[in-house]
Amino acid sequence: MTSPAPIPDPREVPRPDPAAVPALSIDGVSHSYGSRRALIDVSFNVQPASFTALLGLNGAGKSTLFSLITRLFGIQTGRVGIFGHDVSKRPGEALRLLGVVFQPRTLDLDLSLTQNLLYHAALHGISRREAATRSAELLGRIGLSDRAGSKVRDLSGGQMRRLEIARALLHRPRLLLLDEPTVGLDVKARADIISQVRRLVTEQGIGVLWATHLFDEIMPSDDLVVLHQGQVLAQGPMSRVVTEAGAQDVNTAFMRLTGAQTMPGGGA
Ligand SMILES: Nc1ncnc2c1ncn2[C@@H]1O[C@H](COP(=O)(O)OP(=O)(O)OP(=O)(O)O)[C@@H](O)[C@H]1O
Repeated sequence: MTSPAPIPDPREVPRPDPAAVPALSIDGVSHSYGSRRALIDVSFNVQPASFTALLGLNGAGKSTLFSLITRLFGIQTGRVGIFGHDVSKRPGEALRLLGVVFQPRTLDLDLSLTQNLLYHAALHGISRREAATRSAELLGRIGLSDRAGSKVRDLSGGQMRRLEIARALLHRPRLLLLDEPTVGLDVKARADIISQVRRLVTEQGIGVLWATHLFDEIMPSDDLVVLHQGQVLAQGPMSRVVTEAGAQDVNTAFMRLTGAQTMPGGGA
C-alpha cells in the first residue's frame, strides 16, 4: 500500500519559481507627455514573493510607470501584465490581483480608520460582514486596533501610511505597488513600514514593487531596477547589479550607472 501524499501546510509560503508567471511584467513600455519622453522601452519583471526596488531620482519616470500599471493612463506602447493578465485587455482580472499605495495620501481624514477600510472594501464588492472581519484583522496586524474608531486626521504620518497599506490589502491582492511610501516620515516610522511590507513578502508570498530614491531602503537580497531619465540602466538581484557596476555598495553603483553626484541624506 502506498502512503498518502503529504498534505501541504498552508502556512508555508512557496518560494518563487523562476519559471512561474511573473506577478508583474513590464514589456517594452514607452510613454510621452506631448514631446517629453517619460519612459523609453522599459522592460522588467517582479516575481511573486519578491521585493523589487525601483530606484530612481525625481523625474526618472516612477510615477508615470505606476499610472500605467494601474490604468490611470492608457498604455501608448508596450504591454503590462499582472499574473499574465494584460491590463489593457483584461483589466478586471489584472486589477483584482493588484494593491496600490500612491505617493499622495488618499485617505478620508474625517472618517474613522474602520470607515475608510469599509468604504474601500465596498468599492471592491466585498460584503459588509466580510469587510468588517478583514478590517479588524488588518487593523490588528498594523497595531492600530485601539484606534479603529478614531478619525484618520488624528493619526501620525506613519500610522496613516500603515493604514493605507492595510487598505491596499483588503481585497487580498497578490501584487503590491508602493510609490515612495516613506517620504516625509521619521526614522522609526520608515523602519516600521519597511518591515511591515517585507513581512508581506516572506509570510504571504506577495510580490512587491517599491519605488524609492533612498538607497538605505534596499537590501542585498532584493531585486533592483535602476530607472534613470525614463530608461532602465540595470536590473537584477541587488548584489549582482552592484558587482556588475564594479562597486561596493548600491550608492556607488547608482552613481556609476547614472553619472549622478552623491546627494546628502543617502538618497538617489
Ligand atoms: N502630467 C505631466 N505632463 C508633462 N510631463 C510630465 C507629467 N507628469 C510627469 N511628467 C514628466 O515626466 C517625467 C517623469 O516624471 P515622473 O513623475 O513619472 O517621475 P518620478 O520618478 O515619479 O519622479 P518623482 O519622484 O519626482 O515623482 C518627468 O520629466 C516629468 O517632468
